[in-house]
Amino acid sequence: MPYVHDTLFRLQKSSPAQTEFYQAAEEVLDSIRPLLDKDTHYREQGIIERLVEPERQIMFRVVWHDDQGRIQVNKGYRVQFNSALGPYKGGLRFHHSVNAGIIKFLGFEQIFKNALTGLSIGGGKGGSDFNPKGRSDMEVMRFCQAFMTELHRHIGATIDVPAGDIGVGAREIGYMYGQYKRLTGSYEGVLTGKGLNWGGSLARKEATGYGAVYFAENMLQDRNDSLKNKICLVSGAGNVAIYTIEKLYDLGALPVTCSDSQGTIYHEQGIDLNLLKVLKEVRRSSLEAYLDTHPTAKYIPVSDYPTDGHAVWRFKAHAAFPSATQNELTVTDAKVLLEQGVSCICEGANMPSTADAVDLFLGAGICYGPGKAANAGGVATSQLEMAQNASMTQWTFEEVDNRLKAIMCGIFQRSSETAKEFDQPSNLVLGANIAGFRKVADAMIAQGLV
Ligand SMILES: NC(=O)C1=CN([C@@H]2O[C@H](COP(=O)(O)OP(=O)(O)OC[C@H]3O[C@@H](n4cnc5c(N)ncnc54)[C@H](O)[C@@H]3O)[C@@H](O)[C@H]2O)C=CC1
Ligand SMILES: O=C(O)CCC(=O)C(=O)O
Repeated sequence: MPYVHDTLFRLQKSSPAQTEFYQAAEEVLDSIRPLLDKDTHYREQGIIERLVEPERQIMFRVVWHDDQGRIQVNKGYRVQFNSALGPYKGGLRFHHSVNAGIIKFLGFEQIFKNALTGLSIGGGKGGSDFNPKGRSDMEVMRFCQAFMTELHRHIGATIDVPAGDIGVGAREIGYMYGQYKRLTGSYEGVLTGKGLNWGGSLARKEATGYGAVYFAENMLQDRNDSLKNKICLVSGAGNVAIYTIEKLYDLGALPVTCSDSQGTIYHEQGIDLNLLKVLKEVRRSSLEAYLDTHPTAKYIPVSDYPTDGHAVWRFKAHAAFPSATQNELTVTDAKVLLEQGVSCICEGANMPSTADAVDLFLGAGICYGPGKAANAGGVATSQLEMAQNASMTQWTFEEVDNRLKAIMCGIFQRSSETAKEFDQPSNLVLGANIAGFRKVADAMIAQGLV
């Protein structure tokens, strides 16, 4: 279709070197072609040209003092991509790899993910090339305060509500919230993922991982299967990976791997979840320390990874949950997984599989849950946190978890029914993209040229 092709061509020219953003845009635009063919008014309204252009991009300097009193300078970003459905909503990523293209790809994905939840939230994302790893608490605090000193003028409880992502957890949200309050004097739900005694929601910490597992269970149940007794590979060792592993155990599965940026653990008897929490949530240490308690587990350092992929995907399993970062699962990894008989891939991370790996999964007809559907439980529960803040109440863990389960079931059904409508019943990439796109596009049309 020349229309999609021309838009992608112009995007590549206007956003040079933003490869992840281009990859995300190409996937969405390619998969919505059948809808654009059928409903020509999206083209007449210039919707895809408008969608790929953020409403606003904020870039700023963040200056702070390290513990030696030296001046440090980082880049800060917030991309307010689309507000057709509600206030901009999406996390902040602090990682040395962050650049404008990464934040744009994440913000773009967030538009459709948030639409799929069925809740009233627009899409945004932000972050910095600051890396909290190895920094003291005081350094992290000074950085967060400096970051919020600029960001606070662009956000608000009904304007733009950031949250966590890679490198941003409860500690960072706390420091940023304190600074927002100091600058504005306002105690409001301007961030989600807050501490439980100052406005946070029960189950937000668990929500992305639990939600991904609920999504996988929905996909499998649709084929009269379940996660029970399934051996599962999980990548990552952060917020999403830890609570994916927890819920996999709850549902009777056996998660045998996890990984961080330095290596992969394979533990045939099952990952020791309590130990993992201590290592990563309390001690913030490397996964290699897992061997001190479990010397018979296997540790594969990054230096021993295959050149064409990741060690974590090279073990035999029934299901895989990529939960670390983008493009962490290559086409060779996908081939190995399929050869080993994997029947379910469910993405906790954002865009963890390369485009050619996704094509292989779709071609094989296995259960494949794309990130923007499968990991939407985190942002959905953030919206539940906003709702609790607005009504000055706090729901029980069970109440939030039940709502999360219902939301994940709704996302699966919306994606699956849309895939069936377009005669590709097992293609949840197409189903999720069209369902999300249609909701945002219709709202944009109703709101006129803004
Ligand atoms: N936290 C949340 O609520 C949500 C997170 N996500 C996505 O899930 C993924 C993981 O996020 P979190 O668990 O929150 O972050 P985190 O910071 O808690 O953990 C990230 C994990 O991935 C590993 N990692 C990060 N970058 C890496 C790299 N370049 N190479 C190898 N390993 C790397 C880290 O070592 C760490 O174990 C990301 O893609 C994020 O965008 C998606 C939806 C919601
Ligand atoms: O909870 C949120 O607002 C954002 C979560 C997020 O960053 C994501 O869905 O990728």
